[in-house]
Amino acid sequence: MKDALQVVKIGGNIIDDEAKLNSFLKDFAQLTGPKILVHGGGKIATEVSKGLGIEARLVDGRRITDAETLRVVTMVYGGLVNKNIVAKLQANNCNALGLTGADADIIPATKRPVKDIDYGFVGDITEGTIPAKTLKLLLENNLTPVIAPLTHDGQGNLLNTNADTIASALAVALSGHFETRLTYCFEKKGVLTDINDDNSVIHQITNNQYTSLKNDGTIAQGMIPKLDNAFRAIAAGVTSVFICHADDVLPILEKKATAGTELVNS
Ligand SMILES: Nc1ncnc2c1ncn2[C@@H]1O[C@H](COP(=O)(O)OP(=O)(O)O)[C@@H](O)[C@H]1O
Ligand SMILES: CC(=O)N[C@@H](CCC(=O)OP(=O)(O)O)C(=O)O
Repeated sequence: MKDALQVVKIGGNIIDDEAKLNSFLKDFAQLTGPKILVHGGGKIATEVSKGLGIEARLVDGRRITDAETLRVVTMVYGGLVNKNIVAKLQANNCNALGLTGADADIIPATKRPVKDIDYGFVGDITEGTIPAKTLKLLLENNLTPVIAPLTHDGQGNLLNTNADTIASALAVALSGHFETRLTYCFEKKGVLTDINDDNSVIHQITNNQYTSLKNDGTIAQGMIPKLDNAFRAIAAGVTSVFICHADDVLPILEKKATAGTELVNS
C-alpha cells in the first residue's frame, strides 16, 4: 500500500525556541513517505515588528497586515523562518524545498474584504482553488515542500494567511490524490480541559464537544481557529487530524503511541 501523505503544521512558539525546533525537525525528517511542512512564525514577526517600531495588532488571532507589516512578514516568514527550517531539514537528510504560496502558484488567495475590520493584506483561500498538481509533482520526486504562511492574489501582491488555515487547505486539496493525514504541532500536549495542566488532554474530540467547550470558555484564543480549520479538513475528506505536542509527532504518526487530541467527525 502507498504511504499516506503527512501534512504537518508547526506553530510559532516552537519555531521561536531553537532547541525545540531542532528536536522537532529531527523527528519530522524521519517520517517516511510523502510529507509537507507548513510553518507559522507569528511570535517572531511580532518581535521583529517591535524592533522596527511597528506595533503588532491581532484580532481573533489574525494579524492586521498594513503595507509595512506585509514587508516584515514577507522577510520573516518567506526568508528567515522558511530558509532556516529548510537548512535544518537538509542537515537531517530531508530534501526540503522552501516555498511561499506565490511560488509555482501553490496557494492563490483573495484579499479579505473590509467589513467591520480592515485586515489589510490578509489573504483568504477559496475552497477548491488550490491547484494540487505542482505539490503532487514535488512529492512524487521525493522533495519535501516547506510552506511559509504567505499567499498571493494573482495581481502581484503577496498576502499574509494564517498557517493553520494553509495546512488545512493544502491537506484538503491533496486528499483527492493521496490518503492524507493532518497534524497540528504546538507547545501543549493537545486540546486541554485545563490550559495549565498538560495531563488534562482530551484524547478524542467531536464537533459537539468542541462547541460546548468553546461556549463554556475551556477552549479559547488560538485554539478556536485551529479547531475550526481542523474540523473543516476532516469534513472535507482528510483521513485523520491530530493536535499534539511537537515532541509527539513521530510516535503519533508512526502509530507507536497514543498522544495528543484526535478529531472525530460526528
Ligand atoms: N483548551 C485549550 N487547550 C490547549 N490550548 C489552548 C486551549 N485554549 C486555548 N489554548 C491556547 O491556544 C494556543 C494555541 O493556539 P496558537 O497560539 O494559535 O497556536 P500555534 O502555536 O500553533 O500558532 C495555546 O498556546 C494555548 O495558549
Ligand atoms: C493573517 C495572519 O494572522 N497570519 C499569521 C501567519 C503566521 C502564523 O499563522 O503563525 P503561527 O502559526 O505561529 O501563529 C500571522 O501573521 O500571525
